[in-house]
Amino acid sequence: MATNIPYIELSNGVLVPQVGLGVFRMSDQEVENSVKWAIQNGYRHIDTASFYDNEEAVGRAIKDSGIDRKYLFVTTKIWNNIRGYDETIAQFNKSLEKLGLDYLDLYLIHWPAQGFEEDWRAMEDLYKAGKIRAIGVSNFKAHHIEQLMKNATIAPMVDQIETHPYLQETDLHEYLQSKNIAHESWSPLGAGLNKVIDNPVIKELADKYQKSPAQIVLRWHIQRGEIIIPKSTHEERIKENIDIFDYHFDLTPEDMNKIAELDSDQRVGADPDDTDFLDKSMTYTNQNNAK
Ligand SMILES: NC(=O)c1ccc[n+]([C@@H]2O[C@H](COP(=O)([O-])OP(=O)(O)OC[C@H]3O[C@@H](n4cnc5c(N)ncnc54)[C@H](O)[C@@H]3O)[C@@H](O)[C@H]2O)c1
Ligand SMILES: OCCc1c[nH]c2ccccc12
Repeated sequence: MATNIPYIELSNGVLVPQVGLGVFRMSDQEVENSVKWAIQNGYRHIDTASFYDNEEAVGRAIKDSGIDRKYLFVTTKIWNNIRGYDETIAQFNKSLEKLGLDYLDLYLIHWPAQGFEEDWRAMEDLYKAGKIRAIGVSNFKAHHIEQLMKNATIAPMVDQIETHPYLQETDLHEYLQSKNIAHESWSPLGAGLNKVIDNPVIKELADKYQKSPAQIVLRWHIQRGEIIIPKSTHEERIKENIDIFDYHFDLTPEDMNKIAELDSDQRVGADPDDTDFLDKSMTYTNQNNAK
């Protein structure tokens, strides 16, 4: 079993287990199995979203795990069709009820869709009322954060953005560091679509360190100080993805640089400035998780 998972300390002192399990595009049955295996193998952090339509399954799996709630870190997100203060509060309460929880560890605005300033005001109030331990954003570029901060009284503690060796977001990473906002990486493995883990440089490093290509990529994120939420529905891979903290497993600065050279501006998801995507997402019903 994986032990000694490090934590990242957020600007408000909250500790986030540096590896969590992402559950995008998982059926309820997959969620229940995967979350169970994850918790059995040392995960204490789960990343879902109202858009993933599986918060109830996450809630059931948490309950069935028998782990004391206070040892778990649970994130969910508000979708782009929610607009305004009251709607945000209502959506938060709905998510909490589906998850079967009485507080959240982290609540994120999923995308920088127009009107996010009002959603943020509601999130600040939920945070101040003690219903959320940390609040943040997702898919925000520096200019979105600057816009948010014009009216905000609390700065986001986390920005969850697409990051992997083919999309390293180095400038945004430095911006987030300068603002003391934790960088959380979605699709940390490149989502299996764009062959990040088949890259010859990654494979060569896997041979050198006697680890899998996925473990090399995940370790690279960890050494950049990011929080990661790799997804898998297979018990062996779930175990593998957190087994990256052996004391001798440390990529050298030269090997970190070899991975840095793979940066090639290739996205899995939408560009957060793509207003077309954001407009369409307002009416998007999640067909992947249709029940
Ligand atoms: N905030 C956002 O907009 C946003 C967007 C996408 C994903 N996310 C979050 O990030 C999580 C992870 O992202 P993701 O699921 O898109 O991509 P990922 O990079 O975690 O890749 C997952 C895929 O990689 C493969 N894989 C996993 N472990 C492996 C291993 N050890 N060896 C070989 N292949 C392996 C599998 O095919 C799996 O489906 C999501 O589940 C979700 O929680 C957030
Ligand atoms: O968190 C997942 C957000 C999302 C919605 N639609 C998508 C399409 C591609 C990648 C991510 C997303």
